[in-house]
Amino acid sequence: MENKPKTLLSKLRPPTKLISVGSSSNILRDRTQKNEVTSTLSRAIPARLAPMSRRSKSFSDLRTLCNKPLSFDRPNLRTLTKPAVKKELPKSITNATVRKPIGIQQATTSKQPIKRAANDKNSDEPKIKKVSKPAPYDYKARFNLLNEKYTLLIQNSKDSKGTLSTALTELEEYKTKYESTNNLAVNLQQAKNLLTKRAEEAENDLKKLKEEHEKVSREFKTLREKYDIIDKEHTEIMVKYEKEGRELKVYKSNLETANENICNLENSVQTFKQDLLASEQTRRYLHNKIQDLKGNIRVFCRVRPPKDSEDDRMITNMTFIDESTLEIKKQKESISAITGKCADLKQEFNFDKVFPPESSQEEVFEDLSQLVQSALDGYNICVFAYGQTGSGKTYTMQGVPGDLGMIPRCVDLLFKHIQKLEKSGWVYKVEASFLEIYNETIRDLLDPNSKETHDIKYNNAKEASVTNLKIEPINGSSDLKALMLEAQNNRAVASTDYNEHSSRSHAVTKIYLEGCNEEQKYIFKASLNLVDLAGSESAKTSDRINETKNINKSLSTLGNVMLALHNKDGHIPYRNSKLTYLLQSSLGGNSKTLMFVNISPFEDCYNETVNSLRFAGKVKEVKTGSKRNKMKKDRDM
Ligand SMILES: Nc1ncnc2c1ncn2[C@@H]1O[C@H](COP(=O)(O)OP(=O)(O)OP(=O)(O)O)[C@@H](O)[C@H]1O
Repeated sequence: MENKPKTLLSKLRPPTKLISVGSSSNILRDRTQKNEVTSTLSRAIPARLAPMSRRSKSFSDLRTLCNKPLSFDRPNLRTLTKPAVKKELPKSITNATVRKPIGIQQATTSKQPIKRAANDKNSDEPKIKKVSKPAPYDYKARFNLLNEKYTLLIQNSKDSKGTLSTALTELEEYKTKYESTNNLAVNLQQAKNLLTKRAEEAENDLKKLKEEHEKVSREFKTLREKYDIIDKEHTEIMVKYEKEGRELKVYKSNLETANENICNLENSVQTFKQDLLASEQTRRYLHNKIQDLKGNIRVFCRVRPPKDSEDDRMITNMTFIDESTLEIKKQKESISAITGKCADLKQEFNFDKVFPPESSQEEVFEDLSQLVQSALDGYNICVFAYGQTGSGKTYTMQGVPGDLGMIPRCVDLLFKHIQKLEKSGWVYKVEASFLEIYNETIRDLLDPNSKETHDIKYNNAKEASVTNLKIEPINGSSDLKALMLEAQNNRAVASTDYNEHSSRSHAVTKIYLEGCNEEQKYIFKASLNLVDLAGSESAKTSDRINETKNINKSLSTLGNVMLALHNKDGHIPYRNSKLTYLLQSSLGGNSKTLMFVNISPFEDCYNETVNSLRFAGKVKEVKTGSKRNKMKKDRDM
């Protein structure tokens, strides 16, 4: 038991140089050291443990603790020798010290603490009773004294042992506390590390969050700016929308009014349409009445002007008495027996119209144009030019570039009328064919090299048709003009005495019309025959006798047909020539015919001119009762 404190103390402190005092020096040294150790421990350990015991266990306190170094101060050995430490010692130890024997105090090398203790009136240590020193010879006294001292020392030793035992117990407790504290410190360190790590992670997270926040803030700022712009635009749009809404209301109101107006107008249009239909029928009726009054076969006489190259030819004396009367004169060679003077041979001819040499194509077409309207009203029309070679037939019918003749003008007017009529519900189908009759043979001018034969046929409806003939659809006047040019180029021509390129065949341009008005339930078919006849000169004036015979045959047949029509004969000799047979439906009752009699102005053509005028005069006398082609529905005619 006595050795144990020594072992513990030796572990706690390094050996120090001790002062030896007589036989009790070891005891004294042990006690001093124990006091010092106890004092140091009582200072050090409670100082560390006390805060822990009373501190809260909150996280912040733990953190604070963790941040303090967790090591015990080793006792400063030098301070152990200082008596001042006594103030902090536990009471038991202090009490033990109070009973120090005077001898021991005197035995220490340092007298100062002893003096101070003795002189310090405030010290808690009990004052040792001062004993008078026995005389050297008084061995008994001295022995008693020593014996007292010894007893005191024994007593002190016992006290010290108890004190030491208590101190050791306390030390063990402190040690246990130290170890638990140390474990706690380790745990706290671990907790600290963990928390530090978490704190770092949290800091990183915070940093990231800050960056994210900044980024989001920037984006938010951008979005905010955009939002402001959009909001502004939205406001503007809303203002505009409201404005447009108000306008829309006005428009709607206007629209309703307009719809009402449209309804009214539609009703009006319907009424107008009916009126138009009625007036159209009236117009048609009146138009055709006028045409009928003018005559279903009309004859226009046209005198061509001499050309510059024909200056040397004598001009026949012609007088245009009025717009329909022509007087032609020729000096008679015979001298009157009575008067002895030359007598003029005068002949007067009356036609529907007479066109002097200076008449333009436009003037000539003016009257013809009314027949185009008749064709669109469902009548068959036949226009042909009759006259000797070089009298101006082709010029009148076809014209020359820049001065269009009757055929192209008819075509232009036809499509002009069609365009107008289409607006009132009419739909027209237009087709065309071009043929020539040369030496009583039909040739297709759109297919001149065809080996097919072309015969004239009539169907039950008495409509003429030519076999193997090309009939081309026409969508506009340009289509028809192009085909007409092609046909003109294919037409047989031969030079004669009278004209460099005299036509020796009858050229027939036929335009087929089919009109349909679904609304009015009308449908009809009509045709427009435009014929440029071959020259009508007599055989004796032509080198091509056979050709002339055939030409004259057909022309004389034409005359005979006209005469038969004029005489209202039971038999009309249509079949005597291809020409009359082909034109049968256009020369008879159900047609309107216009004949141009073209005459040359020259004296040397006088006889042919008179023949032509006589022939035309006969035709003029023919009256036909024309009828419009049958319509599927016809209200007034
Ligand atoms: N009204 C006119 N104005 C000016 N020139 C005309 C007129 N009529 C005819 N001519 C000219 O007279 C000439 C003969 O006319 P055109 O060829 O038309 O006669 P034609 O009767 O058709 O002859 P053919 O029977 O040979 O065909 C042509 O050069 C033509 O240009």
